[in-house]
Amino acid sequence: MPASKPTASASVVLSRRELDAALFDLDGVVTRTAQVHAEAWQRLFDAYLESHARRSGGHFQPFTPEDYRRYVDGRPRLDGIRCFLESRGLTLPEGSPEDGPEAETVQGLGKRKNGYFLEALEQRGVEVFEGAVGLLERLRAAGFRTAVVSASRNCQAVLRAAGLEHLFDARVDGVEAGKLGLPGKPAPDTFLEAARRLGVPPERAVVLEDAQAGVQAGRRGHFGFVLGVRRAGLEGALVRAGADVEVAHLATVKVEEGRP
Ligand SMILES: O=P(O)(O)OC[C@H]1O[C@@H](O)[C@H](O)[C@@H](O)[C@@H]1O
Repeated sequence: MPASKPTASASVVLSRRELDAALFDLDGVVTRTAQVHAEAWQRLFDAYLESHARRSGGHFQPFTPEDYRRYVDGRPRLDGIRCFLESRGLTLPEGSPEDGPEAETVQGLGKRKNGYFLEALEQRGVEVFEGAVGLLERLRAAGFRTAVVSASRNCQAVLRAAGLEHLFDARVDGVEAGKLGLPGKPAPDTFLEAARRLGVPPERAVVLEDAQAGVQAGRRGHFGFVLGVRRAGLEGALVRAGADVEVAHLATVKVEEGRP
């Protein structure tokens, strides 16, 4: 096995003996943008829930970090909206892609959230996890093929702003998935498409994920190894979601070169 499992503190070794490719999630794994997304979602849903409570005479219950992790993190934008609203027993009309950010539709809320996300990104810039960049460089030096697999339609812009595009042989993001009609995480299809583009069978690829939906996608796709990256969640949550092992810092992951 490429790693001992399943404790949080296990020393993880990714070896060319078992693996040929590494499929990295973006937000929260390579770049510090999961928090930027989470804050934009909170801004959107708190305003929506507050005005809904006022109109319906109900009680305002804010959007929580746990709501983000369970219903929104890792999923495509509109899936996240539907999934969270459903968890609160709420529904909205779908609307159309032409809807503006003020529209009370799934599409309208999606536009509004993206505006908040881009505004925050503009102010803060894109910060990277140096441990992830170091691991990508070590993997590539050892002959691993690498891909980024993200639900985000902003994936390419974020990678470009961070100057990290050169670290990936393939990119399957929200825009690509939309073109190909692929369902997003927790379905495994975007990871499977990335492995296909790299010419590597799923059992010889490792999935690196910080989101429960992403870990589930890795498990459902029968990938060789699913490595949970615990950024903000509770200890053990990613292993419970299906990760083989979880680590807090990618700098601690070892890379082994060469086939026997
Ligand atoms: O709205 P975007 O940029 O297309 O991103 C969709 C999703 O992308 C995922 O990577 C994030 O974990 C989610 O928080 C985000 O909602």
